[in-house]
Amino acid sequence: MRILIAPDKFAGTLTAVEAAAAIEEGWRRRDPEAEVLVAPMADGGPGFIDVLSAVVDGKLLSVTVRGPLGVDTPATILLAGETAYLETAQACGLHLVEPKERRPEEASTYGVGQLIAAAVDAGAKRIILGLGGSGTNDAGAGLLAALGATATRTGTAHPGAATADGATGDPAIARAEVDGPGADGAAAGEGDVARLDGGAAGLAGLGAVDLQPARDRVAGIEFVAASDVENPMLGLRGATNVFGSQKGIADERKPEVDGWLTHFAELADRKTADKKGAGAAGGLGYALLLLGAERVSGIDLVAELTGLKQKASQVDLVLSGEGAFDFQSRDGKVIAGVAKVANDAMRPCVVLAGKVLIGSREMRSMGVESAYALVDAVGEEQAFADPHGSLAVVAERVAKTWAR
Ligand SMILES: O=C(O)[C@H](O)CO
Repeated sequence: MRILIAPDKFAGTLTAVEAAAAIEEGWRRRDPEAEVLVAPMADGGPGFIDVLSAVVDGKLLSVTVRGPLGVDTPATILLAGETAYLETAQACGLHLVEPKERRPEEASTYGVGQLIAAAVDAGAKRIILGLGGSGTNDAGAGLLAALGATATRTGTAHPGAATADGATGDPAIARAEVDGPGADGAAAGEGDVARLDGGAAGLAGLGAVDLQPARDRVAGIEFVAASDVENPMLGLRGATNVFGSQKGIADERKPEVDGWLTHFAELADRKTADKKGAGAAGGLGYALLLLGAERVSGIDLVAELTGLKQKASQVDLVLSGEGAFDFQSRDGKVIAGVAKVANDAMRPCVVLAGKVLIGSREMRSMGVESAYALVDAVGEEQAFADPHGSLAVVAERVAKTWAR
């Protein structure tokens, strides 16, 4: 039997490379003679650079950038000739901050702008950024700030609006940035310089923004935003309402936070906020679109660079997987992308997941024949205690049904 193993990461437990190894191990217990092709996948989120560095001929540059809450964070640029690949989650990912430390309304994408600047300084003319898995929701304002965009504020102090010296309408909200002469919470006046790197909360009291310095900094650079989702930035299908909960934004806070992003978009460019992918990575997609980026599907890009289509046509069965196979897996995510490639090649696609939270009709409409859950096979405790072993157990069971 010939199989292709093309999983996503199992978030919080296994990288895509590790998941592929566990599936292969389990499958071989039942079918030792199998011809196995392996293609770990990513959709733009965490794992993007790991997966691409295995197939793109380039060198890795190490840089240090500001993490979502200002802590120095290591990141890697994959430079192939004049093309640089960046994984934005390395600078603003949800996984970078412990759950109890998360302050999603303050988290900033400033470090992503630093990554871009480093790529430009290294000679990149085309920058391909993977978007997804972020812990930020700042409309990409931090990214724009790191590249030189500036802002002023209104006379009315909105709660949480940080000025350049750290003074804020509500010092508690902007405490991560408060360290300057304004830390006593002194009221700021209309026209004062405001900061764009204080997260979503910092957008509240902005009076005007000037993106031109950022555009000048990256003039002549071609951007490609490879995102995991197509959502717009604002409203019910937008970044805050759909992805806010997983970052720790409480339901009752969402209208206000969405309002801050709306206010920013009204100052910068309201129409762009409605474009496909503007809502990816908490609105980072929006900031990149403002810099002229072309938006593509992250999984399609990874599938193309890893030769997934060709590999699928050489096998009898395609296996994919991820931590939670749920409604979010439908659009733009790894499983949907792999299933589409398998279907185009007329090969069955089977999913192995930590949890399966999707009905069989929905699964089939995505082109997935069957899905097997680790928690059903070994129980939740064991699945988390030994994710590699548990995934191998499930892969062995899948082989029992599917190997011939
Ligand atoms: O980072 C996020 O907000 C989600 O993965 C959607 O892009």
